[in-house]
Amino acid sequence: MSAPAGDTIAAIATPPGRGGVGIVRISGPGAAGIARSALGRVPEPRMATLATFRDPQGQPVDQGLALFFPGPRSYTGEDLLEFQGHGGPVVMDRVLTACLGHGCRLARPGEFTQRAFLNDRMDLAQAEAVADLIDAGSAAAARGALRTLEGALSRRTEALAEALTVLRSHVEAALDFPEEELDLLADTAVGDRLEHLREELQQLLEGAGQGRLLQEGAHLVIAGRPNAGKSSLLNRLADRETAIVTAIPGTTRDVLREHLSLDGLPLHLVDTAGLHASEDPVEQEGMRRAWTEMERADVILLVVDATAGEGEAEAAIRARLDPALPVITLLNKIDRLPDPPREYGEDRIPISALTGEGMDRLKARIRDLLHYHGKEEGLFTARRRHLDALERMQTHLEAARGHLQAGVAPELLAEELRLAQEALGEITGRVTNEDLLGRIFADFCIGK
Ligand SMILES: Nc1nc2c(ncn2[C@@H]2O[C@H](COP(=O)(O)OP(=O)(O)OP(=O)(O)O)[C@@H](O)[C@H]2O)c(=O)[nH]1
Ligand SMILES: [K+]
Ligand SMILES: [Mg+2]
Repeated sequence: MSAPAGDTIAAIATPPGRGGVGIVRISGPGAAGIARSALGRVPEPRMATLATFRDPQGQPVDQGLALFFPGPRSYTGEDLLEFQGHGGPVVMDRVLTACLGHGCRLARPGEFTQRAFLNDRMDLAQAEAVADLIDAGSAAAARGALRTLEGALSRRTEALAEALTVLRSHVEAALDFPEEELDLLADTAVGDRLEHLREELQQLLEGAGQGRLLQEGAHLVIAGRPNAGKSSLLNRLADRETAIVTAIPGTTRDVLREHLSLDGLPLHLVDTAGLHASEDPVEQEGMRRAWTEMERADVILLVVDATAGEGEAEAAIRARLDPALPVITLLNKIDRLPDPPREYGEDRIPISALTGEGMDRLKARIRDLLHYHGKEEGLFTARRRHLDALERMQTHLEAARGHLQAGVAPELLAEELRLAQEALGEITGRVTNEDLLGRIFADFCIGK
């Protein structure tokens, strides 16, 4: 895929506000011309050059370092000019306005990276990793995103694509030479290759699943009856007094969020309104929101007041939950029990949000459930989109396997393999469409 001969774009690449340095980036065929008019000359390629930046009337706007990267060996693959000036919002704004006057337009969010993708400087998974690195919620997530940027996901995807191409060429040969068809399909090489491919895919799916968790973080929703101690648990896990805690049932009405890191894994912890039968419209709305959160949770922390025990309220909550959703039941307030339970099941943990007892066990269980063991070596970030593509590929490989086992209709087998390849191609962007690109790059910040 090659980029259309684009126009020239400019943006402030540094965050808004005051800072020691502010950077304006310019990319496109007009970058060298803008350097000539604004700086008086095109800086030596890749050499930091002290320069005065002037507006189209020749008035100085700022003084700083200019860098010029001729295409295609630049971030975007086009001629790229970077001006590092004084990082004040007014100065930066004036530099940008001057750029526009010299003949370019404002860049859209992610447009520099989009050009890098269109000019084959990086594939789509790597382009997404740029945004994920910027947005990383923990050090582990940042390291994972860097690995993806360096090609950890792309290389494995390409290896899979190559194996699939070889398999397809075997099957397509069978279609081209029908007289040898039965032989080729009966050939164990096709079956063996397909098996091997399924195994490799399974491994990549597992890696990508962990990667998605690392990138997005896991959603843990705290639910339970009023006064069970949900907000106390949120405060305890977050290690700060985020939520209001009182002895009055119905204290929490809105959804409250805390972000924390569990050995490098980003967690989104959500506190919700107590669930019970209520006619109060405010409480009803709170409960509706609680259920919305619970429906998109990765794990539910069901808090039970151990001094009252589990009852109908909890049974009603359990009945409404997706049976596939992991639930950890937390028997809270054990500090108030004269004889606190010593036995516990892995998904039934006695705790005290007040004293902090049981928190280590709870954290260990969360790590287990999420298959995360704090060992992020080799982990790379991935997105839901990548997992979707891999899952679709898996469906097509299963269908292909069915056709192969049935031993008839090699066309159907070939078609499933073609669809599998198409799904896989979406990850690196070999197969793509405007819609998808628009959605991906719109999430970027301006200037990247
Ligand atoms: N002794 C003891 N009291 C607790 C514990 N956890 C919570 N409490 C008390 O229980 C009461 C309710 O706690 P909250 O954290 O507000 O309970 P909640 O589930 O968020 O309540 P709602 O938001 O009203 O549904 C407060 O008085 C807390 O101090 C605990 O582990 N031990
Ligand atoms: K309360
Ligand atoms: Mg509460």
